[in-house]
Amino acid sequence: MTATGCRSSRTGSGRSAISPTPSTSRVRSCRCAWSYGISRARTSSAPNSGRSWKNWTGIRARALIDGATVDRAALDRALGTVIDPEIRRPIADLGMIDSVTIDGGSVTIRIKLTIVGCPAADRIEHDVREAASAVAGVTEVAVDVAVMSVEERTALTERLQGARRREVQFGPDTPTRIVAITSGKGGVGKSTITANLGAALAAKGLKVGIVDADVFGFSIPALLGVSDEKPTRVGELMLPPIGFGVKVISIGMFLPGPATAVSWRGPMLHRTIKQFLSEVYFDELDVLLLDLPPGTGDVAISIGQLLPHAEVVVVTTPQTAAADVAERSGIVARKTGQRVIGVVENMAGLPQPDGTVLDLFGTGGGADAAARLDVPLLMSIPLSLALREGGDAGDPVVLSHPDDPAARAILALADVLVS
Ligand SMILES: Nc1ncnc2c1ncn2[C@@H]1O[C@H](COP(=O)(O)OP(=O)(O)OP(=O)(O)O)[C@@H](O)[C@H]1O
Repeated sequence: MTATGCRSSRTGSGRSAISPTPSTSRVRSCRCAWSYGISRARTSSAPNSGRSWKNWTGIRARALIDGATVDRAALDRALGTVIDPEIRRPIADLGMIDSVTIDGGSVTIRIKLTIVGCPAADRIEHDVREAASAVAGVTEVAVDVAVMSVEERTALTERLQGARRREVQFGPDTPTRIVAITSGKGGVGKSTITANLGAALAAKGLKVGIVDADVFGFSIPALLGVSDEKPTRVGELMLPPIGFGVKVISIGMFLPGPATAVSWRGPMLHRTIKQFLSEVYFDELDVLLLDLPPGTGDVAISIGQLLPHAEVVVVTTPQTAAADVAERSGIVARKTGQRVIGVVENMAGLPQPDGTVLDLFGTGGGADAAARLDVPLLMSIPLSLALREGGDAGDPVVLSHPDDPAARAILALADVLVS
């Protein structure tokens, strides 16, 4: 996969599925790269003081005159709170704090970013400065920003992969709950439900990832407001963008624009899904959601082969004809060894202002499919303008309008899934 980072590298054997054209392989601009280079940003800071600059310089002078010095342990504790926003671990644990020098109240911290053009550079530098400034006795903070060497980056990625280094991250022994949202029928709301479910679970404090396995009809990035974001390449790993607390990977992040069509045969699709599951750094997840394409074709079979221990939720509309088709995805999932845990009926009756309900797509499809698959009907989600608008805006309705009937149903579905 050569997709990301200013220094992408080719890994693995065979043709990379997600580097379809040269233009798709650039993921991050080198914004903070050598313009940052090894930059030194020395600023005096008067944390939490609210004092004027004049007063502050006076205090600084006094501190130096008094020979006051900064407690190294306190400084380390403060720096230990700085989290890499992409990897989501303390930068100290990631080996990103190269050195710390204390001279009276003056502190110089040298940090090493993972890659040239690290998109999180500004945030990390800011957080380091803020953390150090808050330590008693610190009067001046300088942050030197450098970039890890290849060896350091390799050591980091190996540490991140750790013992879990294997072909597919979420093997049978994984503690991560894997739930594939599927339907034999198109347009029933799989992606909308997946994105909202992910946001709802993340809002509950769970660590959530979504693999957008709908390679031809990807829409998860837009639904979670990260359609302009790209994964960051760190050595052999890719750090997925995060939308509403959910780590997201989608083929859409590797294409020049949303109007680009993907038209691949089965082996290419399989390689793509496999790369998503092996090269994207999700870290420990509580829940991994997979948004499957409609139908029972290549991707469904690949997911079945790669993650035979995944649980499957079948989505249908209340329409009987739709339920018949939707049900087939459950049958195929079972053939690959996956467990169908239930049916979700979407686009159920639309509540009207006069209190009546408009059953635009009929009734009973969800219950029918559930009965035929011999699984519970987990939830019935009504038609909702707010849900559709939230999808279009990349703003999940479960967070923006949690009282909307569809949002309430999806939040309840999240409860059912984690219970
Ligand atoms: N409960 C709902 N109320 C109103 N609109 C909805 C609802 N659920 C989904 N939609 C809308 O229906 C359309 C199809 O939804 P979505 O793309 O999530 O379906 P899908 O099953 O993932 O489609 P595909 O088969 O193409 O992958 C979208 O415009 C979405 O906003």
